[in-house]
Amino acid sequence: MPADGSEIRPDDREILLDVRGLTVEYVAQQGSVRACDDVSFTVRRGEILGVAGESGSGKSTLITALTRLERPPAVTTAGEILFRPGGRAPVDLVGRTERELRGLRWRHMAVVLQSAMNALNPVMRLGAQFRDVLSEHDRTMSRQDAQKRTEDLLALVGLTPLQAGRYPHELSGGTRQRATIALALACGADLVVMDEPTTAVDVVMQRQILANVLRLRAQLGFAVVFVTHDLSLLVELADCIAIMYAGRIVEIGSAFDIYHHPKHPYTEGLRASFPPLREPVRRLSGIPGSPPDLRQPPPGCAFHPRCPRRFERCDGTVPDLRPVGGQSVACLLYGEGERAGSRGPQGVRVEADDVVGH
Ligand SMILES: Nc1ncnc2c1ncn2[C@@H]1O[C@H](COP(=O)(O)OP(=O)(O)OP(=O)(O)O)[C@@H](O)[C@H]1O
Repeated sequence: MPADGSEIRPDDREILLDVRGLTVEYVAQQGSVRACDDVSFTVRRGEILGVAGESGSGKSTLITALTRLERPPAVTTAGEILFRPGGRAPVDLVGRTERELRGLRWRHMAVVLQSAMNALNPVMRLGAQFRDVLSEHDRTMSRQDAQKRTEDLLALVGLTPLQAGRYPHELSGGTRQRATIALALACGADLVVMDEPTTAVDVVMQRQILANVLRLRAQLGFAVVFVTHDLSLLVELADCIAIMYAGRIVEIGSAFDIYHHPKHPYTEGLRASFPPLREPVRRLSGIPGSPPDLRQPPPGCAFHPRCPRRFERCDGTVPDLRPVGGQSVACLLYGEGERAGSRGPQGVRVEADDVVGH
């Protein structure tokens, strides 16, 4: 259950986002880097999916592919992103034109990226940007209503009317990021995609922002894909968590299971790397070594060179993601479901039943 105690049961809801076998490569003459490798998951309406992994695990690549903000040299080489805007029939976002995508952004899918400056117009005062976005979205909204709603939205993330009168460059990075989050929530999107949105703010503000996201999710019912390197933060926020390593999902399940009963040795290591937000601080051990260079990924399981529980077959077999208890895990410790050889498409679907279930 989320930290705010809300009783949302996402497993009762329709699937909003169904990602199947998504594969993204950075194409270069010297060879391609597969930064997102056969990634599959579902997000239901109103559900918060957290994606965690170290730097270089492919989180940002996944987010830019999902939102179709991907730019060369990144290329989606396989997979589907089935999205149901406003409860309509699913559309595959892969292959949509920029014009079609513009019709979906803000209204149905809002994005908060690491750098708030990208989302804000540098030559417009903050409040004016909110009013613009609101009246674009709802042409019947009066100026006074747009003004009131702007103030409410900014207040939600702790900003004052005085700050609404400023230009983005006059605000601190943290303030800009809070404004961007409020702007993303302004239009009532079905899905809000957030890439490390709280990295630039202090811990107190981080907690406030997370609480706001939870409260607004309960009020407005949007779903969230939230990317961060900090697993402890996700357990406060997410219903489900996907753990990425070297471009693949290595474990996915309910936030409770992933945090309290991690099965993949990488998830265990990641959990031991961050102080818990609510529990007493334990000794942090971290994960020795660093993520692989994806230009030359290790053979077999990409985590095996760093894995404290590796055994002889780990360097020759890529484990598939398969159900183990309440979650799905890609690790040979948990038996069959493996392929001999090196990295490549694995074609295993993570069904919603495998990933939901507090
Ligand atoms: N423009 C690029 N050209 C080639 N390879 C790239 C490019 N951008 C990213 N990569 C590679 O893709 C892999 C995944 O990078 P990505 O930024 O998606 O990871 P991340 O988990 O989001 O990391 P971070 O938290 O540091 O943003 C990395 O190994 C990186 O070297």
